[in-house]
Amino acid sequence: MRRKLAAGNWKMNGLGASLSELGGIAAVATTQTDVLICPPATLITRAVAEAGSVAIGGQDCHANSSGAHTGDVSAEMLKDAGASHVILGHSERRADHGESDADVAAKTQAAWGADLVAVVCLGESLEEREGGTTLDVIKTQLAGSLPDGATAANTVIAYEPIWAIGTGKIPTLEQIAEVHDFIRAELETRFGTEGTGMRVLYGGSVKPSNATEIFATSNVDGALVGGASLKASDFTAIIAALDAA
Ligand SMILES: O=C(CO)COP(=O)(O)O
Repeated sequence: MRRKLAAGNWKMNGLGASLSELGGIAAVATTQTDVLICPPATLITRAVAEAGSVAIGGQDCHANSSGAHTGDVSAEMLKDAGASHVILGHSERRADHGESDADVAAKTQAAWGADLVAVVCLGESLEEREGGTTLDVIKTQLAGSLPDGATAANTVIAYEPIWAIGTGKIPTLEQIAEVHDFIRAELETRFGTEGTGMRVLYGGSVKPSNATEIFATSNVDGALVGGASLKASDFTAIIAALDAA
């Protein structure tokens, strides 16, 4: 049985005052669902102190563990700050920083080397969705972004259609199931039972109002939530929907 995971990606949002929202999230008792919040790197240490049983993660790491890379943060540094996870290959980083699948694979290797769980993001653009190439795109991203050695313990996959992020639009439940079933089959082909155990999250405009139906969808093991993870009342409602799923 895969444990469910509610993951929040705060992106470039959050000052010290935002930690009260994390406190509200940490106050909720869950039994079925693991909870992860990925605040900006500046807040990780303080977040860990507020987090209780909520895991804290980074939003990116460099592929090297140290060196002359101004402005970057390594996986070792995230670990040292108290993080247990790191989001890698988010579409905003692929777009803003030109990250390729090979870059994401190198970062994933670095995350594992620092004993972090890698949350590896995949997703098609609207053009690719409309052009009918979604599964090809996902297959290529998955193969290129995930090194050999991925296990159920060291890796989580997040399927985030780019056109659903921050737009209020989500794919149909059939479309979500098609992609998640496809990802599961690819993971099992490559990683065997580890692929069966790996969690596959859906991300893109997950809200309290659509969480229940999304979580009832085939091979959806949780969510990677942006905007709705910034408010404790929204995110705890999403956690409750997962707990009940
Ligand atoms: O990109 C996302 C999470 O990584 C999704 O963001 P939204 O939930 O704001 O659409």
